Amino acid sequence: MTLELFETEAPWREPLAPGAVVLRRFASGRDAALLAAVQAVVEAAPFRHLVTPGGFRMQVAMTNCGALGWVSDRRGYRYDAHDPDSGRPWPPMPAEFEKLAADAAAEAGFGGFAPDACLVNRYLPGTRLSLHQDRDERDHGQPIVSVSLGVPAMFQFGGTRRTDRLQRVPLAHGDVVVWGGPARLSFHGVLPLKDAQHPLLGASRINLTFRKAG
Ligand SMILES: O=C(O)CCC(=O)C(=O)O
Ligand SMILES: [Fe+2]
Repeated sequence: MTLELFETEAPWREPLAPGAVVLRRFASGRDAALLAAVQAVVEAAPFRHLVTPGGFRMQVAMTNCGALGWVSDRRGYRYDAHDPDSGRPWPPMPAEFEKLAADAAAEAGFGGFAPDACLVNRYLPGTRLSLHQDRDERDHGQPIVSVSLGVPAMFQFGGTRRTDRLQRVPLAHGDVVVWGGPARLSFHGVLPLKDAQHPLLGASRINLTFRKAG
């Protein structure tokens, strides 16, 4: 398969569970605009490694945009309107982020999704994200929309109990995972990032996770 053919491939969907679907390559055609917007966000609110309530430094580097941002420190996990590093509000959610998140949610059957928080995650070779639920949002009736850019990663997706069987889902540049409804509190994580190169992002992977937090 030539690169050209690959890039013009139409998106397709892969159901993961009731309420959860992978929208393959859904964001591919918007990658340049998304990455330019990521860069602007990171200039205003640089990546940092948060500390867990237990005192561990997270491997994934994070920042946020939107009205609310997800933060973690010794006091716990929460959403905050301000970047604790600068004291300023998080940078606004770029219009192309909002549009992509709403379009992907609608494609997955969740119309009217209007995220107020976007967590931007950066993975480098070896970076992993341990199994967790996204549960700090007020309304679990709203889905999670998660966009993968750069180097491919192995996503783990389970059920609502930590011990439920995990599916291994390879995620490539442009893939979007949406989970909501009965899948909203599914456990998920990311296995250590393999060494690889992506033409736009080098050895790194960027993940944008959209939530309606407030
Ligand atoms: O990087 C990913 O694919 C998942 C990120 C995630 O689960 C989160 O930000 O809560
Ligand atoms: Fe998550």
